[in-house]
Amino acid sequence: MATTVDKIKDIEAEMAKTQKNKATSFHLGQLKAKLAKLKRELLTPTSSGGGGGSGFDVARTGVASVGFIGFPSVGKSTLMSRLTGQHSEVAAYEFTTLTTVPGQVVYNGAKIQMLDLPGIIQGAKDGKGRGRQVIAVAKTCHLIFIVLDVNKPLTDKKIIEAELEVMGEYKISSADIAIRCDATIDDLIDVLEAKSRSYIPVIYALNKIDAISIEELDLLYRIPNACPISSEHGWNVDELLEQMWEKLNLVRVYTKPKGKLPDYTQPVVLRSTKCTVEDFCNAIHKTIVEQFRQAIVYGKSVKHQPQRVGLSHELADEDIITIIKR
Ligand SMILES: Nc1nc2c(ncn2[C@@H]2O[C@H](COP(=O)(O)OP(=O)(O)OP(=O)(O)O)[C@@H](O)[C@H]2O)c(=O)[nH]1
Ligand SMILES: [K+]
Ligand SMILES: [Mg+2]
Repeated sequence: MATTVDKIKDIEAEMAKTQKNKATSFHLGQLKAKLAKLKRELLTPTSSGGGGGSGFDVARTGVASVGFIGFPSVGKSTLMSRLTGQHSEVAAYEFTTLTTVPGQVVYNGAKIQMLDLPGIIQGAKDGKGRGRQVIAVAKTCHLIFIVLDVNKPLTDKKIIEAELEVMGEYKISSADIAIRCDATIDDLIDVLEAKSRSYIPVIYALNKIDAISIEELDLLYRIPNACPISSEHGWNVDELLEQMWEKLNLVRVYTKPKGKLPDYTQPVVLRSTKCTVEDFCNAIHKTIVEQFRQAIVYGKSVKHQPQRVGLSHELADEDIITIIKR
């Protein structure tokens, strides 16, 4: 059965290809009415209907993911297209985006997944709109861009924070657990601990600065963890990416084959919570650990340059490593 989201997409497609003229105006009017009804359905989902969670789970790629959260029409999809080149529908009406739209940015050699999400409204955490699904996806991200429209009062920021606050207080009393890899008890505990902490860094992307004065812009620069941008014009998105990189706290490791120069073009990128020599080996191929004898490391993680280390040694950003096999 077609979900509400499917039906909406169909109607939107039909409206897009219907020419606007006197003969079609009645038909277009009917389509518009249908669209409005379906969108209302989405906003007040029943237990069975409302389109379910279709399209919310997307395949995860890259070393980290960044979710876009904000009220409708603040410019999330415009930002997505600007950063990734991945087309995500943009329009002046609310709830243009109805599902998760994934895209990718390669920054400093790291593949980072961007997830454009539907707009949330007040009451999202209680299930209003697609709020629950959106927040559920956001919780799986390593960083959140809270996108705000600078033409709207910053009280919006408070409302969104209140909606997201539940994420931090989220506790697991009982859960269905699906394990999709060879997991040890330690891995499981790590996952559950990370879940219950649910601490996710945030950057406020203050969008549409093309529509304000320089004096107003000066004020925006004082907001902590914020980055004023114009998605439409591409203004200051470099700074947003720089801030993203800092918050993600990723570790680039360059491989140096024995007797050769390091390969600076393709770092192995690790998360700072999983950056031991063993994690590095596993990121290349899981059989490497079995043949591992020692590693020779240059860089910030070692006192002596170079230094011989074992599997448990923690690597630092921009380290250079040579693996010696048995
Ligand atoms: N002036 C200005 N308008 C912008 C900017 N970014 C986006 N817009 C406009 O804002 C409107 C909404 O943009 P979208 O990207 O669809 O917003 P969204 O947050 O994805 O909206 P939903 O998917 O409906 O939640 C469109 O008319 C855009 O052209 C910007 O930097 N400056
Ligand atoms: K929109
Ligand atoms: Mg959108």
